[in-house]
Amino acid sequence: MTTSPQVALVARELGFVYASGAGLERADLDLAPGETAAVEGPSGSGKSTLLALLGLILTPTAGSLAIGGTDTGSLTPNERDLLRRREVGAVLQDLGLLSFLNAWENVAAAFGPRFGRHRGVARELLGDLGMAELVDRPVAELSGGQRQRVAVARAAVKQPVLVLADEPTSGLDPRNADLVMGALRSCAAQGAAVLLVTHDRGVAETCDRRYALDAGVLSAASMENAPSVNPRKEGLA
Ligand SMILES: Nc1ncnc2c1ncn2[C@@H]1O[C@H](COP(=O)(O)OP(=O)(O)OP(=O)(O)O)[C@@H](O)[C@H]1O
Repeated sequence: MTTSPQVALVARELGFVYASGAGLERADLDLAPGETAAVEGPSGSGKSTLLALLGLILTPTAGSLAIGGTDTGSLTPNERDLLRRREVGAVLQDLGLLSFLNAWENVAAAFGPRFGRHRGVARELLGDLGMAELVDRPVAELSGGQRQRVAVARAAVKQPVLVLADEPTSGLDPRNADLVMGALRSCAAQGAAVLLVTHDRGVAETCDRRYALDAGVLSAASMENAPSVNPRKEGLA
């Protein structure tokens, strides 16, 4: 079923229960193209489970999930794989970069084994993320922040509807964290919905929407401590 392309992600009462009984309780989530969302929550609250559901790795045990207007519940396993490869870009904690390839090759590899023809777009995207000088550098020789930007570029290069990022700034110094967040914001500026899991309140505050996850329950985060305007979005920073 295809619905409005104006909506990148719609989850309704989305749930998953492990054999242990833990998981994600019926969660509602809407993201429009170009929106950013942060999910915060303590260890074991269900963040990885939520990312795996939204990334079409786990199949929900309850509720519905539509990505780019496609209801995932009616898809065959092959169709789900295709939708994931086409419409979801992910930056996971283990970045999954291929150490024997250089930066642009890792980005282009998102297109599959015959990635040579995507050399131009991969190099251009890395250039947009401030890595023009490093496109030919083996990823094993890049810093943590640079590798993180390569992973964001790989997630974004196919212009997916949805970009998911798990702790994208963890372990980075403020400058590199800003560069990585800039890279994710540029995915959103190009029309992707971006959802990230973060423990960094400062990062969460730059997002359009904030959610808290606690013991599998997702809710809109209290904005009590948040600024009334988002300085980056308002062009004040
Ligand atoms: N394969 C599994 N089988 C059974 N229970 C699981 C499984 N994976 C996770 N859980 C449980 O589900 C709950 C949510 O786990 P999840 O990994 O999503 O949390 P998290 O918020 O990502 O944690 P962390 O921040 O520590 O990575 C936890 O109680 C966890 O023990």
